[in-house]
Amino acid sequence: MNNAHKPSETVDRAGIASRLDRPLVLVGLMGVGKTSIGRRLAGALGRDFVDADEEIEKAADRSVSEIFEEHGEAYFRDGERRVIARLLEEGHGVIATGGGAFVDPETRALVLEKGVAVWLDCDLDTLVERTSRRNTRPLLKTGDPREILVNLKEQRGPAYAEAQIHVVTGDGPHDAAVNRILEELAAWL
Ligand SMILES: Nc1ncnc2c1ncn2[C@@H]1O[C@H](COP(=O)(O)OP(=O)(O)O)[C@@H](O)[C@H]1O
Ligand SMILES: O=C(O)C1=C[C@@H](OP(=O)(O)O)[C@@H](O)[C@H](O)C1
Ligand SMILES: [Mg+2]
Repeated sequence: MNNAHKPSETVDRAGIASRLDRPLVLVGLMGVGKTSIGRRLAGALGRDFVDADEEIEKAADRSVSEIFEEHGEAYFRDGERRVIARLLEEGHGVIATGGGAFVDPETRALVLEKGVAVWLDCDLDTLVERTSRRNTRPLLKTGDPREILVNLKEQRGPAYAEAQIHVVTGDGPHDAAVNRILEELAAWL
């Protein structure tokens, strides 16, 4: 039997959770899995999970796409900065950010001060495939999604590289990504 993707027995999850005194904040490009992996990572650590985009949508009573359409990106980033500041204060276990949040210098500084930033990274083909499944990302509607993702990867790379932890997740199942993050965290703590 292939055990490669079973939850890792070698990582002491309770030990990691007890040593973590700040929220884990997932950053990285659209489609890398911040939202879906973040939820599972929180479960693995027995902590709560919150998604910044969902919180922005609740606060604005509008979808991310509607906010971009009605007010533009700069307005969205202002709201995103405020929401992430609040989430960091509330002290959640795992916070998934939207892909552009950590590129904003103020948001990045706050996250680095009050949380532990985890940069999730994977190959471009995987990002293109995953983001093509749902039409909810306004930045990918303005042209060829692959080209846009190539450019964003290049532009945002230096900001993401400031994260305390870097995890390359690959295109395997979610559990494999959670295990990789837990291993990197255990090494970092
Ligand atoms: N191994 C995996 N890691 C991350 N996402 C995956 C994986 N396999 C499938 N997906 C899917 O890819 C899509 C994009 O993931 P999502 O969590 O929304 O990314 P992000 O929040 O970083 O934009 C989701 O539908 C998710 O379920
Ligand atoms: O990369 C970006 O600038 C964005 C990423 C999206 O979140 P995900 O990374 O969760 O898709 C969402 O915040 C918005 O569409 C803008
Ligand atoms: Mg997301």
